Amino acid sequence: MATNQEEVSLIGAVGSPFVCRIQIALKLKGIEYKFVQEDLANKSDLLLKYNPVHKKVPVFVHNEKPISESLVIIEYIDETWKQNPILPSDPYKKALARFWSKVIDDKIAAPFFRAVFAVNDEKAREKNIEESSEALHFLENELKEKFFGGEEIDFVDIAAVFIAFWIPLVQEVAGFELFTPEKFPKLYNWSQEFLNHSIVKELVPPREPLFVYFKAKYDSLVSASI
Ligand SMILES: N[C@@H](CCC(=O)N[C@@H](CS)C(=O)NCC(=O)O)C(=O)O
Repeated sequence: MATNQEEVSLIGAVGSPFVCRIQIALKLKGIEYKFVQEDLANKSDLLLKYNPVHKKVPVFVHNEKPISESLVIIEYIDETWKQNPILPSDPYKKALARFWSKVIDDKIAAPFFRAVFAVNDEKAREKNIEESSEALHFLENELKEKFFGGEEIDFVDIAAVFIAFWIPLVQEVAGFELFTPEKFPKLYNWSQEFLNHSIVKELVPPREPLFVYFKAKYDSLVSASI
């Protein structure tokens, strides 16, 4: 547990999958923290001071020491507060968890975003959806139990909140299909179990307002590209 002497805060933005990862990790550990809402359209001096390299949320601040990049932050949280481990202790399993989390960011999320932004380049959109889809198939084959962590959620499950909640939402906004129950039955079942997990359920943002928000952003992207 964080003690009374410790100051723990999270600079974030509601609706960010990367921020949601940290909220899940902190809840799993039972750590109290202050949530500092960032306006990404008008970034605060605090964000620019604490994350000058990427200028992005989340930034986790522990006793005035800032840490950026969601996967790095989760590892820090896991090493600092030992209860309810998030990463496996076995070195090989730990390496695999890091590997698959990186696959989620580099080979699934990154091409997915590129596909979303390729509003009037059908070829680029197809190529990026294909890249994301291939990596999703590899991840589907990796899923052997209820969660990636077995009976309990772990590092890869938390990283994959992006797949469970954000991909279905944003693909609907952008009008394409990447992640469907027919194409990825195991991952789809996992996503339902994961989103129903008592901790995750309470931290994933409400779908409807986020859909409306992303749709407005997407529509303005489309209009700007015409
Ligand atoms: N790789 C970063 C990604 C963080 C990220 O993309 N954050 C977005 C919010 S979802 C952001 O701050 N965007 C602001 C910007 O790009 O200017 C992580 O894992 O923390």
